[in-house]
Amino acid sequence: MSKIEQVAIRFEHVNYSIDGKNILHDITGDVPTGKITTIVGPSGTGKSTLFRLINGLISPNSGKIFVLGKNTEEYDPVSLRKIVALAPQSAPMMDGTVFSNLRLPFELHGKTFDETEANRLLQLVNLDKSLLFHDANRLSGGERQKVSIARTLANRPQILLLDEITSSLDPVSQQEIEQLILSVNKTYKTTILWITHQMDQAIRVGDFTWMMMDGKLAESGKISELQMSDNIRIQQFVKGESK
Ligand SMILES: Nc1ncnc2c1ncn2[C@@H]1O[C@H](COP(=O)(O)OP(=O)(O)OP(=O)(O)O)[C@@H](O)[C@H]1O
Repeated sequence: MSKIEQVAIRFEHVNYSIDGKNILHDITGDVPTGKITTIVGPSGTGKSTLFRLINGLISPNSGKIFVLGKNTEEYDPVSLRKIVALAPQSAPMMDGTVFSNLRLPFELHGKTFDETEANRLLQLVNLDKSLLFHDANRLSGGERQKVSIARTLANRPQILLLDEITSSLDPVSQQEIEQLILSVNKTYKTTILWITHQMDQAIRVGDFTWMMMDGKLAESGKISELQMSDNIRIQQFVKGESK
């Protein structure tokens, strides 16, 4: 990958530590534009920390991260988060209706929001219009996750960070969310970075995969390439033999 426009996110020798504990070690790698890259690896290996670095919630101790060719340190946080949206596992909802939850990102960016826009977002995530004035905290897990995704799509981000968004869902909702994300990727050419604990999901949805181990980017490439890795731990992880 040589052309800069083909790279949505670039990590250059990124190190991150907190309270004297090294969390990420010398991460160097490119996330290609318009593709789905999954991030897999054992628990506590720094996957969510990567996301917090990308959207500027924390800064690297050394090294650089570029989003659309510009160093994250040079963005103001609001513009960065307009380009990069994060959907967390818990799909947190504010007290209030689905409508007021969907309005949040518009308020944040000083934009007007009406029912037409709200319905556009609901349609995008295959939720029925009748839910618009329901209490957001009374929705099912799958519905809440769809509202959360709709909210992240409100500002038409170029990059979507998904942190284990289906791990607490039943298989049907999980499949619906996967289809939804694949369709967002296809329709809007959104670059997607997707942390998942499920190897089968990474195989289904990912164009590329980053394998994180012990705070390092142990390997990256197509799943088929990872399956051929010389590293026995990576092989075992890809085959689902270790967690
Ligand atoms: N603010 C913090 N203070 C102290 N330690 C932290 C902090 N944030 C993360 N860590 C530690 O950094 C390591 C990596 O955490 P991170 O959440 O990025 O891992 P992960 O790969 O996303 O884990 P999981 O798959 O369990 O969600 C963990 O050991 C965690 O305890």
